[in-house]
Amino acid sequence: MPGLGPIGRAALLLDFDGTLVEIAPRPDAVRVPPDLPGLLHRLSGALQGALAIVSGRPLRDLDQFLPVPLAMAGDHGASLRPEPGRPALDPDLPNPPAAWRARAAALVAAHPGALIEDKDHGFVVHYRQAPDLGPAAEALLASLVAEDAGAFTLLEARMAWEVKPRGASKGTATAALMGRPPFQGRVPVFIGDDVTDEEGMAVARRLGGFGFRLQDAFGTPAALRDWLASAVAPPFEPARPLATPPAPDGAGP
Ligand SMILES: O=P(O)(O)OC[C@H]1O[C@H](O[C@H]2O[C@H](CO)[C@@H](O)[C@H](O)[C@H]2O)[C@H](O)[C@@H](O)[C@@H]1O
Repeated sequence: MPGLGPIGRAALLLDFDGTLVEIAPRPDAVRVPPDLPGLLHRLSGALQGALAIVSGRPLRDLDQFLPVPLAMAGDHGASLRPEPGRPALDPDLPNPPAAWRARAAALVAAHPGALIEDKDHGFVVHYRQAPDLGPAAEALLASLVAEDAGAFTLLEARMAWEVKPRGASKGTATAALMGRPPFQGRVPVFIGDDVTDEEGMAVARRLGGFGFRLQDAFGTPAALRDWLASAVAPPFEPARPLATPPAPDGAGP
């Protein structure tokens, strides 16, 4: 593998939605460019495994979208799989009361286009297709979380509000990954697009690395993908094989 230039000593911590792939109308409608899984796998190999997807998605979604062995942190840090192929380290986190989800479901049912996404330790109300629901969703979920504010928190995402346990975040996931091989000793580079990524960026900076907001540093997910591809592209055109082998002296046509 040729040298990776300035990112050769990095540990890459990459957000998924809105960063590696463009935002879609619904969580299940994202389009993963066909060459993205292979690109991430090659890049991970070039970084000796020090590349992780750090996402709000459950690991099962990420495995479906990116079916290659990669380190991952899912559910905003609530599920951590530092080594691909090994079981995830699931911290002991609470589940919100079923009644909270039922209240949210009733609100969503009254707003066509809105939807609930279930997570292992929480749930999300998406209002991208029902924009008027935003303030009411925030108010309801904030009032539910206030019933047990020691254990749960409300997270704002892009056109969505998420109820999640307080104990995990992209910041805790970044710190946990950077504390173990193959990430340990490398320079953390966190790239994300959303407020949910800010804790990850802050921890990366605190550890002597970088936190990049996609919109400022790259512009679009496509531009980030191009940059990642250029990092593992061969630096030179490979020598072209000769079309016909040179003829031995005196034996040519
Ligand atoms: O941490 P991420 O990988 O950025 O995940 C954050 C949330 O992304 C998903 O929702 C967002 O993307 C959807 C698909 O583009 C979009 O329809 C929605 O409006 C966005 O909020 C995902 O569904 C959530 O579970 C993630 O937490």
